[in-house]
Amino acid sequence: MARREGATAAWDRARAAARELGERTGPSAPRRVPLAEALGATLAADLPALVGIPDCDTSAMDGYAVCGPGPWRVTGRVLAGAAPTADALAPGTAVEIATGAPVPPGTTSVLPYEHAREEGGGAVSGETEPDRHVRRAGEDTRPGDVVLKQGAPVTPAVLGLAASLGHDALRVRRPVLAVLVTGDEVVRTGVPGPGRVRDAIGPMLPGLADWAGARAEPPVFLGDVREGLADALRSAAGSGPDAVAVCGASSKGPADHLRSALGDLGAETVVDGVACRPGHPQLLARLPDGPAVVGLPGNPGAALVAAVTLLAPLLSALAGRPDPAAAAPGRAELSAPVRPHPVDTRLVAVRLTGSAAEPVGHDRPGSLRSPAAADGYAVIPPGWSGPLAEIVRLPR
Ligand SMILES: Nc1nc2c(c(=O)[nH]1)N[C@H]1C(S)=C(S)[C@@H](COP(=O)(O)OP(=O)(O)OC[C@H]3O[C@@H](n4cnc5c(N)ncnc54)[C@H](O)[C@@H]3O)O[C@H]1N2
Ligand code: MOO
Repeated sequence: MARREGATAAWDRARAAARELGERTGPSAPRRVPLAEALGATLAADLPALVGIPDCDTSAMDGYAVCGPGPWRVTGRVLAGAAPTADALAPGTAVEIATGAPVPPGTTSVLPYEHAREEGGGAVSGETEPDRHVRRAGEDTRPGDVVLKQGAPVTPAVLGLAASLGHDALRVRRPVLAVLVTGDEVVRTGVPGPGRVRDAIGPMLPGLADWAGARAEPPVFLGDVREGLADALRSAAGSGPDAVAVCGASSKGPADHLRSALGDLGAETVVDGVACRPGHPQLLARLPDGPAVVGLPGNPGAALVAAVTLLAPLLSALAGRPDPAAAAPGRAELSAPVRPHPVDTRLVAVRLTGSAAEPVGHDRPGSLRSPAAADGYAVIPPGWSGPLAEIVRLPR
């Protein structure tokens, strides 16, 4: 395997290297998808308004569109959905109007029903001021305005906005993550029997991928056979994903074949182990002219740390958006003492309360109990004396 960094990387350097690899090889190819499939993706193009908001002068209230000073003689009624009329209101006249309905030309304000007094003879009066409760054409958005720049995450509000501006589809990026789960002992469903272990990494990856603006494909389950892993990597790469996550097989055991499989395939190593606890066997490589490969250690707690260290920076860079793990607060004071590791950076699961970070406890590489109750990890480098620590976020 061609080596770029070779030796174990410092935790912060590994994280930066994953982001850099994503930026160097990305962003992932844009696709035009219907609005219903775009949630969670990243805009690959600026979003223009195909129509003004509102597209014509409309009423913001149910009441009367009036012209000039009152009282006003009511001459008709306009409901929402009516086509804008060319017939102008004359001074001293009004039409009953519904919220969202086009006001006639000449409208000077809208008088809500609850502010109107019946004057008899089909006339109304009331206090109003020029332009009150009238939404002028394009006052929110003019046709052609760019309302969002490329790189914006597609949220529910973005979908609603895009629809209101006349879009049925959006040009977006959403990197695809292929997933290989190794281990003869790993079972997919039910209560594992003696010596068996239930896959706990596969179920985490769709949510982790979404969080970073990507999409995880359903996992492919493999045994521990070395040739099987190289073949599976080759076939996973052949289906054109932007990255491949391999769960397990990252260490030095008799059945841990990820490094040798990558070597057989001529992969370029970017990060070969990270000086952190848990998660030190994690790795990052790139197949020749192919996707990035992230090796997530088999211990689920270590796999989650590796997902935050390597996978989230890589996928978010491929999506063209910021790393979600780097979201605020950035730093917090630990509310209880934590012992640093002599040489490695510790990632300690914490709950965030106000400006403080409270260690959850129960930190074990094979367990997800502490991160399941946490908002993120406190980053504790060797020699740390606290109480302030960098915080990396977990998806909630
Ligand atoms: N001689 C050494 N042994 C180990 C080292 C080391 O440095 N030298 N590192 C340890 C650390 S740290 C970790 S983490 C693990 C990494 O192991 P692998 O990535 O090779 O994974 P496996 O050996 O296949 O499994 C380890 C452990 O995790 C369980 N596992 C595997 N896959 C899953 C899954 N999808 N869901 C839940 N649990 C899973 C597996 O049954 C093992 O118990 O290596 C240490 N050893
Ligand atoms: O990565 Mo291992 O402890 O660090 O489970």
